[in-house]
Amino acid sequence: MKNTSHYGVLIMNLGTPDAPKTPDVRRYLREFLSDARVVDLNPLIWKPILNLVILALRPPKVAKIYQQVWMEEGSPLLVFSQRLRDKLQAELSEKTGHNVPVALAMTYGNPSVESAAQKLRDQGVKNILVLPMYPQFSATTTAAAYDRLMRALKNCPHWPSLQLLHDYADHPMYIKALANSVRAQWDKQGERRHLVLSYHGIPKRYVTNGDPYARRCETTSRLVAEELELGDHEWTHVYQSRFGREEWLKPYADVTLRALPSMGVKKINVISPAFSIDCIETLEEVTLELGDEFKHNGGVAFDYIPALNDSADQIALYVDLIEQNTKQWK
Ligand SMILES: C=CC1=C(C)c2cc3[nH]c(cc4nc(cc5[nH]c(cc1n2)c(C)c5CCC(=O)O)C(CCC(=O)O)=C4C)c(C)c3C=C
Ligand SMILES: [Fe+2]
Ligand SMILES: [Fe+2]
Repeated sequence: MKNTSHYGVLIMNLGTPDAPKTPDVRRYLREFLSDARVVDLNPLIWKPILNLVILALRPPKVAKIYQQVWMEEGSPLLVFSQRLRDKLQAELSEKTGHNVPVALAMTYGNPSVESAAQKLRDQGVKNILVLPMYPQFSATTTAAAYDRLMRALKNCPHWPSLQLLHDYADHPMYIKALANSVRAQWDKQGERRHLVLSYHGIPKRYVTNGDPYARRCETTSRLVAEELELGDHEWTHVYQSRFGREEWLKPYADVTLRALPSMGVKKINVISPAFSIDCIETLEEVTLELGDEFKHNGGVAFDYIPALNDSADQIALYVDLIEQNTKQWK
């Protein structure tokens, strides 16, 4: 039997409802949208809007969308994240010759950070590398995951040693993995197409106030375009998933996709590099909603390129991130 390593890994993702039903979606949205990292409005203004308007109207609509993408084992975000965790643990154990515990936690909902931390503790882990599964740092996601972890450890009398991974927007293996997935799609469809890189948006104000997210997304797009040797007119960078009335990062995905056919771009591939794992935003909003917008406005061919999920390239990337960030514990 293998010895357990000196460290463990906590991978963290956003969170998803426990079931594709209105009460579960309402519970999830309440927790998520009550986080001031996500919505930073004055609580005296935001709480009544959230409770009386958003949590009354949105959950039934969003529950229907979850029903469209739900898998036999559960929400895609959770299922693919669990598969990645299992493969990562097996690969690390194979590579290092030690049993390296890997736990999965969600910032909102289940599996909770408390349960994941307990699993690591039960295996004797005293040093934890925290790997938020967001390639581009944003205070709305990465810092929110750190906040949640600190809350879970608040009353812990035996703190582990922690290493917090910031992001990996320009990691060569990440860029190569995205480029490989584009090339695989081109081979499958027998042609190269204009590439749309669509990122989850955030309010523009957050970036003005210092959130580095937009710069990190731009870096990823530029490096992927360079890796694929795309000319300036062969790719487009956009932001999707707008929420609420204020201005979000531009260019907006829906507006751009409606306009592309009239500019002569009628066949596209769309990749969503900010999502390490496929979820409602990619499987429904990109694949179905944006695909329809494009085709209803003169687009002829639209194909979404899946997230890296539990692919061999993503596992190799995560193994490298872990090896590079745990050297101090060897
Ligand atoms: C309200 C503000 C929101 C900000 C800011 C935001 C940032 C942000 N989100 C992700 C990744 C994901 N978001 C997902 C769903 C989702 N996001 C918002 C709102 C904001 N996100 C909402 C309200 C929802 C729920 C669905 C809906 O009601 O429309 C998901 C998918 C979860 C799933 O269960 O599949 C992910 C993943 C990033 C990367 C990001 C900023 C960088
Ligand atoms: Fe989101
Ligand atoms: Fe959305």
